[in-house]
Amino acid sequence: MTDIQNQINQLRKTLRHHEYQYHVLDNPEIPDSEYDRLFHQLKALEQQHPELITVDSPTQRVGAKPSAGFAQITHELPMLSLDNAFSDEEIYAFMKRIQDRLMSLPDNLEFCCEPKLDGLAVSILYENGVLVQAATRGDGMTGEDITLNIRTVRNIPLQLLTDNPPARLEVRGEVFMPQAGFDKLNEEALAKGEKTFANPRNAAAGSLRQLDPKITSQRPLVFNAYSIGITQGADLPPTHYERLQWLESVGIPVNSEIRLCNGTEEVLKFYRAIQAKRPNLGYDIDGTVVKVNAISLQERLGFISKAPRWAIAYKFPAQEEMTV
Ligand SMILES: NC(=O)n1nc(-c2ccco2)nc1N
Repeated sequence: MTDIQNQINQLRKTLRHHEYQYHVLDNPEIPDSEYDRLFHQLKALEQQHPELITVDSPTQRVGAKPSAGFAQITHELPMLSLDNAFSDEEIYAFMKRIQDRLMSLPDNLEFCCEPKLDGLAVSILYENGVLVQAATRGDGMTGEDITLNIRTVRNIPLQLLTDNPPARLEVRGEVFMPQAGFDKLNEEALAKGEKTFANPRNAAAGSLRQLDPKITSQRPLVFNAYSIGITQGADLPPTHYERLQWLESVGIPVNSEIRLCNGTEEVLKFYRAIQAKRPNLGYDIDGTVVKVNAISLQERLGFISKAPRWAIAYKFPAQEEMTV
């Protein structure tokens, strides 16, 4: 391998490591100025040797040209919608349905409890560790191809941080816009006499559905994974929580509020704790998601039409309408 190729590979490896430290672990090891210096060093080398540019290079986040429209993508596994609960009683009923269905059951079942992020559900496909495709949830069966736009979301790795990636891995999660980024975007839009967004969810959806990736690239979008779709050649742990930990270990960002809960009372405690934290999270959530943690039990419980029997969203009461 030529010396240039070695330099390029080393710079890519270093930049991916620092992207992970900054965007996934929230623990930067170098100042932004040093990251930028390395980035521009790689950019310059690639411009001198364009034949060495690869699609998964950290310099290739922003696509070239706007697309005329979005191609349709059919999800190999439907992206399910969640049944809702609006009270403790409905959570107790959810638990009873599970107990009845599973019959033989340890009295304290383990649940993975997550904040219910209020953004746009997306599916991201990695082949041999390289991001090759991304789609919106759409109607659950087919979504829009937003690969070029997803590539611009800074905390989504273009390549998984592992030396032995699975042949195929579909990561599912939510793209959202944090409150601070939303406020700044609307301030700038007002100053330019452009239209403002009603709320961060609309802003995230509008930003992801831009035909020009250069515009998406300028929007403060964040991704958090919350499940795995199709896999091929992946040796996954037996519980949902451990699978999320594995995703984080290979460079995929996962929400830091996620907790394991034993039994219904701990699930309700989590719901109240997240409800108390809600005003200070810095991003919109509209409840929590409660999932049976053991994959084997999820498979035994299955789905009712499109919604799973093994998960439920416990929503917060609708917030009083914002009076502007
Ligand atoms: N919106 C959100 O935060 N979700 N959505 C799920 C989900 C949807 C289907 C299976 O899991 N999980 C979380 N944390």
